[in-house]
Amino acid sequence: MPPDYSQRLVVLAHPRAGRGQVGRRLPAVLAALGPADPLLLPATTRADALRAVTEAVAADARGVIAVGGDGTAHLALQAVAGTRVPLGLVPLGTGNDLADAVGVPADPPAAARAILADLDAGRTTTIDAVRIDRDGPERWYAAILSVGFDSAVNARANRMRWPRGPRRYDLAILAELARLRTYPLTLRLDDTTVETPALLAAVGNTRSYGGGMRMCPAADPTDGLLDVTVVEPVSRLELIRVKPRLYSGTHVDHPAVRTYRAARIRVDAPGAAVFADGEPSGALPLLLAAVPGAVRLLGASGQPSS
Ligand SMILES: Nc1ncnc2c1ncn2[C@@H]1O[C@H](COP(=O)(O)OP(=O)(O)OP(=O)(O)O)[C@@H](O)[C@H]1O
Repeated sequence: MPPDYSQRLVVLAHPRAGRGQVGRRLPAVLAALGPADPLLLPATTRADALRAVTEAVAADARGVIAVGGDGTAHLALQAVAGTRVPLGLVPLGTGNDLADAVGVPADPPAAARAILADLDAGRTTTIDAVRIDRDGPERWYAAILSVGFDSAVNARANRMRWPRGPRRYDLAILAELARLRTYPLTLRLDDTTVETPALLAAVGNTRSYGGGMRMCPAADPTDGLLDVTVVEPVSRLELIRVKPRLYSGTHVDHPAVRTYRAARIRVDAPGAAVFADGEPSGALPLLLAAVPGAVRLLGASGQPSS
């Protein structure tokens, strides 16, 4: 028998996330949420966690608090998107791009206090989420879906056992640069079609991924639209030169970078890997739909604070 989740504030957390930061700081976060009597979801695997958070939402929980990074937020999103159960984020992952983009305080105790303040006031802030339409269970993402080079790097880094930390990504980038591929990209953007060779494409509800890379710098999670960034073929050297510009978002001024905006997008790029919110996301083609106001947030303004 699952616990009685009705009207409880449930907390989703993976102690090992954020290089162990979640485990170390979870007691303080739970203490900060104390007045709302939080209930930590019993789960040690991702499948258990998804089951528990889905049960909690079905039982009309008062809210779901994702303590961790974009991966934990993505897991919680699968349960709360399209429901009235609100989501709070306490940023403690290695990447907290969603929390950053929707104005969650960067300091975890401050994020917990903002959640409590919204609970007390009976207030939520809505943002859009993206429904991935395909066969099988409904899937959602809230930040960025990426196709091509960046996802190949992500997939390779996930396969590597060594080294740990950001060095793993550096090595994965080098390995993928060595076998850089151009994909035949087809985008159906509402009523227009774009066909182009591309190194990568990103479809963003919010602006950044990978810990602050503003791949879709103008994405607004409250406009009902998705921002698309496409990088057309450039040399390896040029790709390395442009990468630092991702942190300011000025890469979009590069002649090989194109941007688009649409509410419904069909994306296909045979052979390309796909990740959404930093998690592997199946095979192309995919249909993506911005769903306005699909998520109610606690402790967030809905817009970046910087
Ligand atoms: N209770 C849980 N038990 C097992 N797994 C969980 C639980 N809660 C969340 N997860 C998973 O743990 C992962 C944590 O990723 P998250 O991005 O939050 O932290 P991170 O340390 O920044 O990420 P990464 O490990 O990818 O660097 C996610 O894949 C999420 O699905």
